[in-house]
Order: sequence, then structure tokens, then C-alpha cells
Amino acid sequence: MTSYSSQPGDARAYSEEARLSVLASYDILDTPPDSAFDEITELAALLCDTPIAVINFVDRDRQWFKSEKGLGIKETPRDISICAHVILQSELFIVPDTHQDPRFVCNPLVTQDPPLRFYAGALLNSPDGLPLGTLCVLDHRPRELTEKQQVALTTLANQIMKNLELMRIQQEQASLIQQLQFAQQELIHLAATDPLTGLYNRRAFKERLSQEQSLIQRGRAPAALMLMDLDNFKVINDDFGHEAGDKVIEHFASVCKKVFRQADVIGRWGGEEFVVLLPGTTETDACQAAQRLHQLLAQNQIEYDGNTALFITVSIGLCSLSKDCPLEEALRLADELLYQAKDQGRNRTVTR
Ligand SMILES: Nc1nc2c(ncn2[C@@H]2O[C@H](COP(=O)(O)OP(=O)(O)OP(=O)(O)O)[C@@H](O)[C@H]2O)c(=O)[nH]1
Repeated sequence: MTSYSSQPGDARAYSEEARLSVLASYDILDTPPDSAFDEITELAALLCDTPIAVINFVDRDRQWFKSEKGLGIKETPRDISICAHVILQSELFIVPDTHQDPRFVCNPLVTQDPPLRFYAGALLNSPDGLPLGTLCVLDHRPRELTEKQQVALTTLANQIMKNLELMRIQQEQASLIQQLQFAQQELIHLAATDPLTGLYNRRAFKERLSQEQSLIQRGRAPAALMLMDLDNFKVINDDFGHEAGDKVIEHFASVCKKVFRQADVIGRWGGEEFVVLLPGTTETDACQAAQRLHQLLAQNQIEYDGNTALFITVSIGLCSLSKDCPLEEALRLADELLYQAKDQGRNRTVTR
């Protein structure tokens, strides 16, 4: 770690890495112009009666100007920065005539035409005392600042830091609000999701179903509704254990996700019972989707425990959700049709 100290005898000593890390925490470097800062440079130039005023931050290898009046550049290398000297001081830094100061007489900003002859910089100190940059005023002629002008420059520098602090707090608040919104979305998602399958849970599915019914009552095309129950599921649990049963449920959910369309809503009704809402779908079309599901289940075995292959089948009751057959009636009907499918030997879809 580099430890910078100003001139021998100057008390100011700090870790340059710590200073740079505090500067980075304000996230101010390379930000667009901001009238809140431009107004301060304007005021500094006015109060100190100088043609040039600058708010700058001293980065690792450069000084970057957040706001400048009368200079016409956005940054300079740090090695020709006068402000880089200021951050090694603890007071207001004034160079009445750069031509008389051996530290700056060869500085390109001083030898250029027109030269910078006068410099006064007030430190921008972080709350824990680390110098981040300066508010400085410059002139093309040698001169002094009155005591009042010195107080004004220092006060404006303090105002800049208060402004920066406020901006940082606002950024932190915005980021906290974003995190809260994200967590809220996550909670809403979790509250609506069955943890084992990632499908809608019964409560969320019912809510979606009611929405669909309201839309249908207002003229939207009827939807199809399927109630599905895995066949002889108890045997799987009994023969292979609950873990195998859970694996089967996950497998069934993933096959459903492949079979049904994006617009269809698949839910876990409870245990080994599932529901699907197919908006704007006729019973005939829904029946074809159900047949695809039966086929895909027949074609895809479930590998369990390395050497066990399980096949599953499902029984389905399928009906329409329409103006004439509202929600509760449709659910009752689908349940009745599902039982018929079981009675007729399972692994089938029964419609009215
Ligand atoms: N592993 C596991 N088993 C579950 C879960 N939910 C319900 N079950 C079990 O699923 C089995 C359902 O059995 P039954 O209602 O007799 O139905 P079935 O064996 O599928 O027979 P049919 O429906 O007549 O074909 C019960 O043993 C439940 O304990 C679950 O989340 N995981």
C-alpha cells in the first residue's frame, strides 16, 4: 500500500488505496455534467472574481473535472496536476504566482499560452477526512484572495461534499428499493409456485382460473380444462419409496411443460393430481394435446437409482370452461370425467 505524505513536516498522511477506494464509492468519476455542480463552479468564479473555476477529483493517474468554467478540458494527467499537490495539504492551498513557485514553474499548464499564473484550491474531504479532490479557482495573472473569498471557497467545497454525500445516500436508497422490489417479486413467485415441480400451486392456479372465467363471461373464447391423476402412484411410493415418487412427479411436470403451449397454465392440484387450463382451446384440440401427453409418457422412461426404469401413465378428465359451464361446475365435471377414466382402466382421457 502506498502511503502519501505531503512535504516533510506536513501532518497529512493516508493510504492512497483507501483514498481511491472512498473516491470510487461515490461513483462520481466520468459521470455526465450536472447543473448542481456547475452552479457551484459558477458561484466560486463569481465570488473569487476569477475567469476559471473547477471541481476536480484526483484519480489514480489523472485529475478528472466534474465541472469546469473557463478551462475547456475534462481531465489532465495527474503528474501535471496542481490539485494533486493540494490533496497532500490540509488547508486551503494558494499559489499567488506560479512563475515564482519552483514546484509549478515548469508545469505545462503554467508554460502554456495563456499561462495559469494564480491558483487557489480548497479540499474536497470525505467525512472520514480523505482528500478526494478540490474546488479551485485559477487566473491568468498573479493575485491573492481576500479572507472572505477564502472562506467562500472553503464553504463551497464543503457544500460539494454534502451534495456528494446526499447523492450517495440516494444511490444506496435506490439500490435498496430495487433489492426490495426484487425480493417482493421473488416472494410473489414463491407464494404461487409448487416447490417440487415449479408449476403453479393450487391457490395460484385457482386465481388464474377465476380470471379466465371472468374473461370468458365478457366474451373471450371458451377454454379447455384438464384434471389429471397419475395412475397407481401409490405402488411407486410403496415399492420404491417416497423419493422415487417425488422423482416421478418431477418427471411428469417436465413432460407436461414440453407437451403444453406457453399460453397454457399447468398447476399441481395436490399430491399426484394436476390441472391444465388451455385458454381459447376447443375440447377437440385439447384432446389432441392430451393424446400427445399419453404418448410422451409411454416413450419416456424414468431412470431411478441407476438400474430401475419406471414408466408412468395418467388418467385425464377433460371439459370446457365456457359461459354455459362456469368454474365450479367445470371443476366438478372434470373430476367426474377423471373418475370415469380411472373406472375405464386408466391411461386415457375422457370427455363428455
Ligand atoms: N412421493 C410422493 N407421494 C405423494 C405425494 N403426494 C401424494 N402422494 C402419494 O400418492 C399416492 C396416491 O395414491 P392413490 O390416491 O391411492 O392413487 P393411485 O395409487 O395413484 O391410484 P389411482 O389414482 O387409482 O390410479 C398416496 O400414496 C400419496 O401418499 C408427493 O408429493 N410425493
